[in-house]
Amino acid sequence: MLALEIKHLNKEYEHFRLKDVSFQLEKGYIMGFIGANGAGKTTTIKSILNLIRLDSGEIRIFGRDLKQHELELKQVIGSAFGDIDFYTRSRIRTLTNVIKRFYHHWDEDAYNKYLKKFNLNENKKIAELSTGMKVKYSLALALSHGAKILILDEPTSGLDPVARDQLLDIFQELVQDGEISILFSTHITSDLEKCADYITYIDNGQIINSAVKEEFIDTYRLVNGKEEQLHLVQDKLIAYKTNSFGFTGLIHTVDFDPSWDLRSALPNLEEIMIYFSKKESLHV
Ligand SMILES: Nc1ncnc2c1ncn2[C@@H]1O[C@H](COP(=O)(O)OP(=O)(O)OP(=O)(O)O)[C@@H](O)[C@H]1O
Repeated sequence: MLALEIKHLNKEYEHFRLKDVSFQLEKGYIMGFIGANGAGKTTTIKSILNLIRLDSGEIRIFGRDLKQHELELKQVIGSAFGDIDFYTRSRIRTLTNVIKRFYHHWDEDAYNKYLKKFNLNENKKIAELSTGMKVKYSLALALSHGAKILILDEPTSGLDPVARDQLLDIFQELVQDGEISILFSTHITSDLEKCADYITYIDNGQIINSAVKEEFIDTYRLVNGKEEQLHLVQDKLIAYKTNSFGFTGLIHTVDFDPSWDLRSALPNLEEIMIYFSKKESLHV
């Protein structure tokens, strides 16, 4: 079953356009939504949460149209924004008492369980929480109102490596029984190496690729060759760099011909992002 289905989203700002964004997430899995600064991650996520008005497109959650069933679907959506500061002078207890009234299936026992698990003290003011604690508080709220899909915008940004690792472990634990699905955006590729089942890559408002992580990486090869070999492959490369030893370039696996006398290797996610951003600068 699909937890999330995004079809042909379009949104135009003065200097930016989300172009025909489509992808889907199977129930019970984690999808990393990756892209450089300004690529359109937050705009897409805000669309999924119905926080911005789209020019066109369709969003379905557990098979139901978000526009038609917004109120019911909001009960099963949990969200967290890495850098948001809300009601900073309120204590956790006060804020929770306001928020929980919006949810039909609020589970106080689950809430207390997550406060304990995440080491959150209800007497603390929001302003006193570290970035990681704020994300954990958002997760505790989401899980206590029975959220089945978590839409998280850069939840790991601003976290130190230990806090980040802890949060990624929590994500993996949450999807274990197959009931919860997670979409989280990031530009930290090591987050994805660790815990994403699927990767969706957005570049300049367009989805470049969306697939199971291993398939995603396997779509590309890094090739190395001598400078005089560059002309053989140059027009097939997504982008390339030259140095005193020759060149290194990124190519679609389908375009790679093993009979070429070139070394090839699987790229990592960071290399894929770097070469795609180089491609953009080649075209400006
Ligand atoms: N309300 C708005 N009005 C006009 N332009 C906007 C608005 N919101 C976002 N943009 C522009 O849309 C583009 C995409 O922004 P978005 O926040 O979706 O990117 P992002 O991938 O989340 O980036 P980052 O990693 O830096 O958070 C940017 O160029 C941004 O300036």
